[in-house]
Amino acid sequence: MDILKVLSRGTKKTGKGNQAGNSGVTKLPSAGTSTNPQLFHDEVRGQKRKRIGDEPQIQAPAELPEVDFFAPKPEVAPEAIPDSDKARRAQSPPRIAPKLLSEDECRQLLRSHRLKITLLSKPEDQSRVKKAKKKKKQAVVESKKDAKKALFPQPLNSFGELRNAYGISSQVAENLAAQSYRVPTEVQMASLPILLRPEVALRDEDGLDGGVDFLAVAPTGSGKTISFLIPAINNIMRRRAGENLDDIHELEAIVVAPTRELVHQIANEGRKIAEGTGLKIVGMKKGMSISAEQQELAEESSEEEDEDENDDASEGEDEKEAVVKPKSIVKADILITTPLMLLNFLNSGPANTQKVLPTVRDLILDEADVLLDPLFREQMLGVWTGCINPDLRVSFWSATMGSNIETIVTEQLASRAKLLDITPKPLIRLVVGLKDTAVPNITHKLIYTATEQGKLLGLRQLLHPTSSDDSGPPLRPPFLVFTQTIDRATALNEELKYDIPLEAGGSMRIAALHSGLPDSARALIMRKFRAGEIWVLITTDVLARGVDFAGVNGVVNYDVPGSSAAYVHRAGRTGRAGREGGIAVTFYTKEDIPFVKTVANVIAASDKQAGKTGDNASVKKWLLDALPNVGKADRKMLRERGVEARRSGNKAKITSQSGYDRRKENNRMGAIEGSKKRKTQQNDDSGDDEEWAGLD
Ligand SMILES: Nc1ncnc2c1ncn2[C@@H]1O[C@H](COP(=O)(O)OP(=O)(O)OP(=O)(O)O)[C@@H](O)[C@H]1O
Repeated sequence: MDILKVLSRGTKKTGKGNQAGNSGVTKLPSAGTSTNPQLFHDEVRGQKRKRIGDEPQIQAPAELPEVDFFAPKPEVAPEAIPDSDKARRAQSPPRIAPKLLSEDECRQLLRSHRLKITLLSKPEDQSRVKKAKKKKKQAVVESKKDAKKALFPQPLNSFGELRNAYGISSQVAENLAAQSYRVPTEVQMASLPILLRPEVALRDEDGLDGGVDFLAVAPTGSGKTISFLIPAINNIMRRRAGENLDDIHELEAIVVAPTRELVHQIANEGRKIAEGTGLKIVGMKKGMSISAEQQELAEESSEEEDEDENDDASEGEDEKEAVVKPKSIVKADILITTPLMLLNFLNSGPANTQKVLPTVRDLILDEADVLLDPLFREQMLGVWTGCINPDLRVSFWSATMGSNIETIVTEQLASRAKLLDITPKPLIRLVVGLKDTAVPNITHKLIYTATEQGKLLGLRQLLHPTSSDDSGPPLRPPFLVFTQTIDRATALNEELKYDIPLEAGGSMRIAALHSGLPDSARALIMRKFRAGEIWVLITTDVLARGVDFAGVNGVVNYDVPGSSAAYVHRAGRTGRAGREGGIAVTFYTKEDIPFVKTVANVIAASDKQAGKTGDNASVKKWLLDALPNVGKADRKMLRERGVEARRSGNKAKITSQSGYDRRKENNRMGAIEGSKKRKTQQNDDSGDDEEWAGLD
């Protein structure tokens, strides 16, 4: 069944030759139209340069292939590559020496893409701090002056430069080309040169040969995943150049992500980029055993894991692993894992021992702010401590990064260097855009309803918009609905599951995904949502971060998110890779008013970045002024326990009718629709124009 065809019925009156809602459909993320994945393209001084895509050096194909964003991406079987090709790819064909830009040109280009790169600390700072003990103040002032220096590295103008200037393997370059990406996104422009060859990207800086530690803050859906995967893959290949990669598997890189869905997704992305290279990318599973060294602990470990504390708490809810006995050793070059799964493995040996990972040279924290949040911090630091290689490079990635996270990172890097008696690597920070708490490329709607019942009504209206609705563009499935707790997700699913008419698929079109479900059920729901079989996916914050559904048209915050970061990540599930037409709807009730300003501020910041002001603004100035500021204590409570925390009694219940009544009503409406359809078909043979008007 053509999902867009079915879903575009019944929402707008059709005119002859004008398919229902077609004009809107072409702009929707699910329509698969290509847009510029670069979010910022301000003019370079003295030149007219609106879109980087207009530049001659970027070779955009005349026409992009039609993309079905819900279909699984085509996989190239390694055996499909002829042996002669494999041999060719293993050798490095001669490269054309790249023309490097002057510092001034770099500065202009980076600014036009709103890229800010800063050297946060460099090795000398460490020795200066030591000297500071003697010469005290003066040295401290000096070291602070030098730290936080603005850098202007060579930007990556085209993916072709990865091969020519930064020496990525021809196989990786081909795999990347197979993804049909036209131009690098901003985060890729700035991070790939620095992570692949810092000595080329920043040729005027010393001490970069051993690589850098890296902290990147870039919008949701801006392509951070390949920004860390390409260097991780390529660095392994470079180190092992000339060896027969098919037989050697030594764990050299670890990517840590907060949820299993994200682990699975990153592993899949990695496999596409590493196809045919011989590298093995493995997603960690419960009870899996990887190659590690056993070390005796000096003292007995003090604390046991406290796992189930955050059953319903948003982003932490995924981490409820049981310690399972390890099985046979799985060979991997790159491991993708949640922090607790890996930590459980590291702690799984005999008492007073700890496993360590001496071969790991790249540690990547995806969604770093949540991994270093108190919820995951112990687990994450446990994994980090297990990576004892002195050459370890650590990178931190997220769309949101509070200044407290930066402090934790700096402190951890310094204390690790002290512990291992090594010189720390330079720490470089990249920020894309002006503000991290914004999602500028989508439409935001803040909808007030007096009661909880009103929210339900509002959501039903989104599911079944009528032509008389004047609330702006309708939200077309597929979309995600976020609730604050598992109970509320389940209750909402129960409430809505008979809302879609049988002829359109009925209850199988709506599902709930949360951490209370077994892995297999979660994986099945994810597959069905990606395949377009599920249209409305009700979930908790377990899907708020990182998960990439390219064709999701919108996000509904049924419950107000607990922080501005949570709003950014939830809303960022739509409008991926610069796609237009995504909508984020947030319902709030009277009870939510004391807490909603955080969301309103993000919307206002997004409007500002998108240039929407006055009447075009999604949140009007009077509302912004009228909403009370969220107090510090409320913010903390909201973040920790979510919306439920401030409510008395059991508010998880979301219902207006019993399941039996809803099913009965649904069948009755289905029968009426069926009889209407039969009648229309008798009168008019053009049954194709039948509209699904919903069940208002
Ligand atoms: N250069 C590019 N051109 C077009 N699409 C791209 C490009 N790079 C990545 N993408 C696509 O953009 C989408 C989003 O990428 P990705 O998941 O890496 O975003 P992200 O920055 O990690 O987002 P989040 O912060 O939500 O985790 C993916 O579907 C990816 O395939």
